[in-house]
Amino acid sequence: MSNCSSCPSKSSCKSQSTCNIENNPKNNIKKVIGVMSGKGGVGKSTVTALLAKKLNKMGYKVGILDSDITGPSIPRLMGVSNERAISPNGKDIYPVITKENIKTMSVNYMVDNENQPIVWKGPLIGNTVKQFYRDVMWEDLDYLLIDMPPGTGDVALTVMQSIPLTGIVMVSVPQDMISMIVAKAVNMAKMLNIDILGVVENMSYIQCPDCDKKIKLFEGEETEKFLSEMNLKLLGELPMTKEIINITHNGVNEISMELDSILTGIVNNIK
Ligand SMILES: Nc1ncnc2c1ncn2[C@@H]1O[C@H](COP(=O)(O)OP(=O)(O)OP(=O)(O)O)[C@@H](O)[C@H]1O
Repeated sequence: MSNCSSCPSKSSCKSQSTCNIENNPKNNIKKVIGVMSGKGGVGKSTVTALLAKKLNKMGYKVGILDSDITGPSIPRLMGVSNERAISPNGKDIYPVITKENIKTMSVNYMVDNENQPIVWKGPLIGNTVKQFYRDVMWEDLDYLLIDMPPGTGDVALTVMQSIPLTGIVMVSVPQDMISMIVAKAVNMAKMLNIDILGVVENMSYIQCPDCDKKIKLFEGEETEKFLSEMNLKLLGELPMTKEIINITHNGVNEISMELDSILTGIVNNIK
């Protein structure tokens, strides 16, 4: 049962009436941000990884909980896919810490090899997600980012109902921005009374390597209208670039000034 009076996220939590997770007195997590998308493959995990790296560079203590149990990508994106989580007493689970000092937890740290599928039914997956919040030794964190599974299914519901979220960052690609795919996810968060901090438009444009011109592949004129109708803030637009792939897949540390300033804008909007 939840015990809101001892919950470290109490002051910013909007889900006290539905939260059903035990608090771990060893953890002190100031803000918990869910990163969500209406469908798969739009860059939700990539955005989670970039935000974690940016917040970490700004001096915050950051963790990432990979709640995408059947399609975990955080270990690879954070360059720690060969690591395994340990639990010396069989209860407390120690997260895998990246070279930048970001704490991460993913189901892939618990399988013999990362190609092994997780063939579990919904309730077991839901319990694992809760366990990752409750039993992982996150200790003191300024931000815990939760990489949510795509869409509005069972596990997304478990995250939203069980974990005291400060808010949600929605990730979309431009061509879905004004579609029911984003609207469904937004409306789910609203139904559950969870703040939507805003939307990151990923793969918003490509940049010509020769002339630096920004090329928008999708010219959706309705985006602004949709965002204002849904009462959503545009947190920032990320380009589709090799740089982002190099940072997230190859662990490259250098971030161009341009990408850094986009990430600063996003992070300043959600802090
Ligand atoms: N801005 C970007 N520029 C270039 N490639 C990108 C960008 N964003 C994401 N990608 C690539 O697109 C692919 C999908 O990204 P990612 O795994 O982050 O999506 P996702 O929404 O988390 O997917 P899933 O459905 O597995 O949860 C990855 O190969 C990633 O490197």
